[in-house]
Amino acid sequence: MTASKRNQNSLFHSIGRLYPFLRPILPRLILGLLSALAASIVALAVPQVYQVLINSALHQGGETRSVWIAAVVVLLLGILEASFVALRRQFVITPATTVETKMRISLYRHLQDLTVSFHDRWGSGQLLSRAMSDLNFLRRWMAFGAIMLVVTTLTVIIGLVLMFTLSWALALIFIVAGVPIVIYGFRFNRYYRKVSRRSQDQTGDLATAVEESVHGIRVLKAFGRSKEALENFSDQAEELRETEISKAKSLATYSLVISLLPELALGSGLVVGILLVANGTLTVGALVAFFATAAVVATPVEFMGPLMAMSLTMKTAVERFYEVMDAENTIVDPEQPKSLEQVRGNVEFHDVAFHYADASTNILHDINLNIRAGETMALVGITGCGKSTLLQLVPRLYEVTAGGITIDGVDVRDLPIERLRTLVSVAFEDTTLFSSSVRDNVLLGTGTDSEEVLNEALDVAQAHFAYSLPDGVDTLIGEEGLSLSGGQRQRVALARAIASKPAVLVLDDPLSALDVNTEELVEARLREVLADTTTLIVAHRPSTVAMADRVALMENGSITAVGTHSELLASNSHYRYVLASLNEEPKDLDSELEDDDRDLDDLQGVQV
Ligand SMILES: Nc1ncnc2c1ncn2[C@@H]1O[C@H](COP(=O)(O)OP(=O)(O)OP(=O)(O)O)[C@@H](O)[C@H]1O
Repeated sequence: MTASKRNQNSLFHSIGRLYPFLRPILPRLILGLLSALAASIVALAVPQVYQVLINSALHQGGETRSVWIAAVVVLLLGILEASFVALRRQFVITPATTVETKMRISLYRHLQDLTVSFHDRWGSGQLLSRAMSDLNFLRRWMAFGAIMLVVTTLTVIIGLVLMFTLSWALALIFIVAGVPIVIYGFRFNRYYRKVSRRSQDQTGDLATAVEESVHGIRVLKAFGRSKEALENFSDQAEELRETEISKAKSLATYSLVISLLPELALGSGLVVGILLVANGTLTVGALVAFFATAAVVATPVEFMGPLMAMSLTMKTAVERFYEVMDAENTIVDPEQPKSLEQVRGNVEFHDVAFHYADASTNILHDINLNIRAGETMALVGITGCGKSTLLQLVPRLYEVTAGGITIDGVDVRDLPIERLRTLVSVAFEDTTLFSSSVRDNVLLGTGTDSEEVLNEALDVAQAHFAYSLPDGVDTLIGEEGLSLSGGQRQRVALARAIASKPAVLVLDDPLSALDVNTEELVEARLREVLADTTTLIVAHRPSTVAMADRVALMENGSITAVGTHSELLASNSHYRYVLASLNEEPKDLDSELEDDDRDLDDLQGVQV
């Protein structure tokens, strides 16, 4: 192992990485440490009182007054020790929770910044376990483990020095007993570090499994796969159990070694001690004081096992935290951002190529496309040809790997990301709504709480059903709120995309779950409202294609033809083939019955 690798593996390296978070609370941590140390020193002082007491009073002709004085001193020392322990808690508990919260917020902020590519690669459970259990663990270590580890070590050192001053021969027995403890400690350290890492990773995997199955509960039930899911989960839970048992066994063996050896030393020390007293080398007071000190030292020694285990788990938690924090955000603001004052919304793709981070072959290549300002361009192609991928390049959810995309001649990479994402609004086929009200979901990107904006967006998206929900537009929807149907969800997501009145609208088949009639109504309103908005829309249905001014045909990751619907229909056989395969059937007929107080006359007025 190289020196730098060894350094990275050390506990100090992990503590060093925590330093920026620990720095503000360092004074309180030090005060906590001093309080804990003072408590230990007071505990170690008690045996010294015994020695004085025994040597001066507990023999024939000794002073009885000294017994009382000693009793009062021992009582006062006891009170003092308890006070120092209480003080330690007082000093460290609040700052430790502050650090935990700050780290959690930093992690969340960084997760928000990280690219979609990063999130493609990381299981949600792994991130969840880092944000929750690892940080929770770090707090406990800061508030207790760190301080106690230092105090315990110092107590043992001070205790051994005192034992040496009382009787070096007896102290030597304890030092000899300590050698196997240290050797075994190194083995324990190596093994426990590995097993603790495995356990924390397995906890993350288990969290991912729970998250996935809760999310996909309908699919699991519909396909009768609940039993298999349970079996998979049980296997994973069993693996975690085995790891936990390995951890517990290793800790139990280490704890046995570190409690048994001092006991053996105590036993043999007693025999040697009595012999030393018998031959007059040692006073009875010193013998009692020695063993009382040894008893005070034995407790922290026994405590050393759990404290080491705690520190090693802390080390893993720090590593896991920084694995995410060290992940670099590759989609960042430009160093010299350009401004775009008069936005018209002309979007151009110039020789664009793209591949996902974990793939080497291009999903998209040689993409050249000009979407004029205010134009609606439909993107058509067989499934898997790269349509959704192409859309996500516009707001820089993924970054082009070659070529560039411009809005009114300015490369999207030269615009501040926040500005770009207010210019470009997106609605995906697979909608995500947040656990919040309809109002909050729709107004998410607008920076306003205007009733007018909300009503218009809901109207364009034909999401009037929202007014009939139990609390109207303030009804809680999303994961913890009212469940909406697929079509309703899509309409709320569409309302969200258009509410911010973007210059460029990117729609990934956002009407796929609507019945044909509702889709017609949405499209009619969209056409009016988006007359000035440049729109790039993935179309899976002829009715969506009909809404577009022009159509771009995509084949194997490239745009092979651009023209009006009728031009392509007349001239391009692949277009005819794709169009013939587009699905006219509504995927979800949820909306027409329950939702809108829609006017039948209006419905009949809009023809396919
Ligand atoms: N996050 C990802 N990581 C790696 N590969 C991906 C990722 N997302 C999509 N792909 C791959 O990229 C290719 C294009 O996918 P994309 O979703 O862009 O196609 P599409 O034309 O939109 O398909 P559909 O019409 O079915 O929605 C597919 O082969 C897919 O497997």
